[in-house]
Amino acid sequence: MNEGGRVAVLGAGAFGTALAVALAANGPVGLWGRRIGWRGENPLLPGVTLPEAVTMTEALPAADTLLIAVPAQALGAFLTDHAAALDGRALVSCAKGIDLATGLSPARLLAEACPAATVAVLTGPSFAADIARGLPTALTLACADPSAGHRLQHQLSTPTLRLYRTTDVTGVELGGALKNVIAIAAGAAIGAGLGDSARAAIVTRGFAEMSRFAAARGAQPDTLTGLSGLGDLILTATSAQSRNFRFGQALGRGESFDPAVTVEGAATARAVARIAAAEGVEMPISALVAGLAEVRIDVKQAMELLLARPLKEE
Ligand SMILES: NC(=O)C1=CN([C@@H]2O[C@H](COP(=O)(O)OP(=O)(O)OC[C@H]3O[C@@H](n4cnc5c(N)ncnc54)[C@H](O)[C@@H]3O)[C@@H](O)[C@H]2O)C=CC1
Ligand SMILES: O=C(CO)COP(=O)(O)O
Repeated sequence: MNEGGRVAVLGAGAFGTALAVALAANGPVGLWGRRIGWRGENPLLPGVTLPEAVTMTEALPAADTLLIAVPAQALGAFLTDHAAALDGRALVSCAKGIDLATGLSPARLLAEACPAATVAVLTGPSFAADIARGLPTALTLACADPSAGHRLQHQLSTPTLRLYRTTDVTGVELGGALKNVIAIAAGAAIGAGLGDSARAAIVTRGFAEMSRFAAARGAQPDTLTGLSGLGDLILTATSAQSRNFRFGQALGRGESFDPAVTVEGAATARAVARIAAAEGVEMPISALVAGLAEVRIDVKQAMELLLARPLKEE
């Protein structure tokens, strides 16, 4: 149960709205946005009507559990404005990315800005439209504090949203951030007409580099094979519902892509490439996606560079 409106979602985009709709099954939920501009139906989620249990607000709610569904690259600015008001509460990061300005994950940004908060992460394979329509979804709730994680797992599970639990915050955050980068590469291969076999190669080798990067940063070995690594990679690299995949497809076709659409993998690829180069972790696909995002190379060059790499053991 949401225990009398003690849960609120901050960020009224597609994902924040979908989470609020799902959590309304447990009781009252606040949904905060800076300039909401819509009532009843979020244009990013056509056909989804907000349940009565969702209260929309432009004033930060007093709830003691806050789900933060602001994009990773906007989180720094969001915290500059609101960190003081958020500190001391349970803050559940829902963003999938690495901050380009600092190289930090969303949970690290939250923990540094709000030192007295309990920080957790909610992530895994889930399109906002699926969650909002009440389709069954399994996610991972990560919290370094096991008892807080247990409490949040129960507070945020609903009849259609099944939450698994872990203490490996680093691993689940990297799974969610890195799969977007690989999904862009998969989309680029499909967009360029390279075929499903090429996509399978990119997804598999992409997963190898995701796992390598996560291990180098202290993730537990098994975490990346869970919902928030392999699970979300499969979803995002194979579905045209994914904005990262569609962005890659547009690159592969040589088409433009609406800059207003949130594509977390583009900035995250640049952050990952920078960190990987500094720390000596081999991330060839992510480095090429960074090159695509910075328009230093095109998809044809990226594929030629991948295929020209030295032959090696799998
Ligand atoms: N849409 C989806 O299917 C899923 C999204 N996510 C993650 O959720 C995060 C948010 O994505 P979406 O909701 O889809 O993006 P979106 O583009 O639909 O919405 C982003 C929202 O954040 C708000 N925002 C931006 N900067 C802000 C700031 N400084 N202060 C307050 N609000 C600000 C925007 O006004 C907008 O309402 C991303 O990290 C994404 O990877 C995770 C799982 C599924
Ligand atoms: O994270 C997601 C699915 O789990 C949403 O993916 P996109 O941001 O690529 O649409």
